[in-house]
Amino acid sequence: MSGDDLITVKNLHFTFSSGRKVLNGVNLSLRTGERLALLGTNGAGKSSLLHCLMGLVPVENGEIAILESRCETEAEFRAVRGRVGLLFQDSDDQLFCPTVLEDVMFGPLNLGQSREDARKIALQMLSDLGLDGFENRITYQLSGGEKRLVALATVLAMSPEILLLDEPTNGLDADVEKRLIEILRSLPQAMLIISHDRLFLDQVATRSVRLQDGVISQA
Ligand SMILES: Nc1ncnc2c1ncn2[C@@H]1O[C@H](COP(=O)(O)OP(=O)(O)OP(=O)(O)O)[C@@H](O)[C@H]1O
Repeated sequence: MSGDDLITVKNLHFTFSSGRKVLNGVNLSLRTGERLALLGTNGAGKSSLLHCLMGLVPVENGEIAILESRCETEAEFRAVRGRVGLLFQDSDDQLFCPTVLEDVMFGPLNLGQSREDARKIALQMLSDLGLDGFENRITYQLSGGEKRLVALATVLAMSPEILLLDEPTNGLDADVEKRLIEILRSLPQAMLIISHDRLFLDQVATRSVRLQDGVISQA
């Protein structure tokens, strides 16, 4: 692991309990300041790889190091999980509170902020994402694109040091996508981005890799 590596993955293997093997010796590093595109066909295992990096599924073998900490046990993953923000592919996996404000406040509260500070952070984040006035909206009634942005707000409100974004532009119209591109380009965090949207990646990614047949190659 070099000093610039925020995430290092070595020879990672992952098989679902059904017996379906999706990662077959993945090697990957995410370095400071880069926005790395993770390409691959439907079902290649991209989301599964992000879930492995968050310790959400048990890997078979291989090494994961995040922010210079080796992650193998649940306790080791728990220690870094708050410093890594995962935008799930499906916004409904991210949003579980009745209102938008509660959803965006949830992370900061969980990280120990006071209610007043969590509210301020959440309102600022909603404003940054062009969601002024959304705070009292009922989350489950939002449109798909609105949910995508609120889900991103819940992730960014925690000020993670690394972002793992699973198809962030899904459901966004052209104007909102353009705003998202500007936002992502302005953020200092390194990010690993899964997307099938080549135009989006052309403007955001600084490097690309491809997951195919369970291994990573340069794209
Ligand atoms: N719980 C599960 N049990 C067994 N197989 C699964 C499970 N979840 C996903 N899979 C399969 O594992 C493979 C990898 O899924 P994954 O969601 O990681 O792919 P992906 O590269 O993110 O695909 P996409 O681009 O379509 O989102 C797929 O073939 C999927 O059907």
